[in-house]
Amino acid sequence: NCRKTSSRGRSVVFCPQWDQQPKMAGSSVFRPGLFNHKVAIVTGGGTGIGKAIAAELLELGCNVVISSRKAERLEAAAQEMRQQIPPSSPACVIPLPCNIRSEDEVKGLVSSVLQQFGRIDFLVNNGGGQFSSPVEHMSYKGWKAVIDTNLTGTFTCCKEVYTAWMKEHGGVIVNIIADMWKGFPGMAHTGAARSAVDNLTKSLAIEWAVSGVRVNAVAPGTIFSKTAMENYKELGPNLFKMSVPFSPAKRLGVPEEISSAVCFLLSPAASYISGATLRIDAGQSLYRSMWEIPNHSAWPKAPDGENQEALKDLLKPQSKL
Ligand SMILES: CCC/C=C/C(=O)SCCNC(=O)CCNC(=O)[C@H](O)C(C)(C)COP(=O)([O-])OP(=O)([O-])OC[C@H]1O[C@@H](n2cnc3c(N)ncnc32)[C@H](O)[C@@H]1OP(=O)([O-])[O-]
Ligand SMILES: NC(=O)C1=CN([C@@H]2O[C@H](COP(=O)(O)OP(=O)(O)OC[C@H]3O[C@@H](n4cnc5c(N)ncnc54)[C@H](OP(=O)(O)O)[C@@H]3O)[C@@H](O)[C@H]2O)C=CC1
Repeated sequence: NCRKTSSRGRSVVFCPQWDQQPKMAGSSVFRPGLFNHKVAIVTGGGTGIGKAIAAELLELGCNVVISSRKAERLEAAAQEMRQQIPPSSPACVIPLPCNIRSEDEVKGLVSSVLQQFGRIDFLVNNGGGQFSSPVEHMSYKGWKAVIDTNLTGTFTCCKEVYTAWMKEHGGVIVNIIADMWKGFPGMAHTGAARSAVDNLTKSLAIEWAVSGVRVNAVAPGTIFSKTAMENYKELGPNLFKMSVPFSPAKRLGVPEEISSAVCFLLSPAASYISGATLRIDAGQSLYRSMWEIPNHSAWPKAPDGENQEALKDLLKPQSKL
């Protein structure tokens, strides 16, 4: 019983569950049926953040296509999500394998979705990732794999969905990026790619406004899921554990804390929002960097002068200043 009418006679989007804390996995704060008969593509929709987005969209009545490279894992995720769909819901979930690094595969994905559903209302560009490495040890191939996935893959998905459907019919796109606001030392390839997607989001919001297409981005902080952790192999557990103190929340986020924001941006409640990037990071991007700089004396010397002399005095062990 989530339908309410506001004082101006409008049917409101949000549910009374707002005041029930906390939001549970699989319990959207939005009105059930909000996305009935809509169609969404969620790349990387079989794991972690993408799986939570797909599950919440399904709960809201949306037909969801989950897509990524590993067909078996996608199929298993779709089976699991089907168990959660109430019999009365018009929603369905289908897995369609696609490597977003291949333009042909993305074209194939978009045309299959249009063949099966006849429309694409939402695109969530979530598929992607990176490995951890300082730039000096990064190979050209490794750099290119990350740029091709996160930047070019996002470009290709946006362009294909737009030209094949949204240009004529409108729609909403959400790009998942990352906390790269202070650079991304240790993962510079993904920092560069996500920063570029932040900018691409703004360009598309303007170029495609004429078609009624809204384009926004979501920049998560450190979000724990088993699959995200496993990507970093033996480094994974420590990487996520040592991230905790860098969050002002003093805990990591979980995928269900990203999915509600994505659903909001896709919903009519966000009808005047385009070209925006929403940071969902408990303030992490405003706080400390994880990159440690050891003490060193490699920096160029400051110019000589009275200020430099005073500074030297200040830093003397017995300084009286
Ligand atoms: C905690 C922080 C916040 C968390 C943020 C998250 O996003 S969590 C979510 C995290 N989830 C994800 O990130 C999920 C998705 N991520 C991925 O699929 C991969 O990370 C990918 C994007 C690099 C693609 O990889 P792929 O195998 O499909 O691509 P490929 O076969 O075409 O060539 C790859 C080339 O890249 C290089 N290289 C690769 N790994 C390493 C490494 N560990 N070490 C060094 N280098 C590495 C290597 O050069 C390799 O070529 P080689 O030497 O083999 O000839
Ligand atoms: N977890 C975190 O802390 C953060 C995550 N992010 C980003 O959020 C997104 C989701 O990550 P998360 O859920 O945490 O981690 P996961 O590793 O669980 O998800 C990554 C997903 O992307 C898919 N994917 C990777 N490469 C491709 C490709 N070439 N084509 C299609 N799909 C692909 C993977 O599926 P498959 O292997 O089957 O292709 C997988 O489903 C990623 O872009 C990630 O980088 C951003 C900031 C922080």
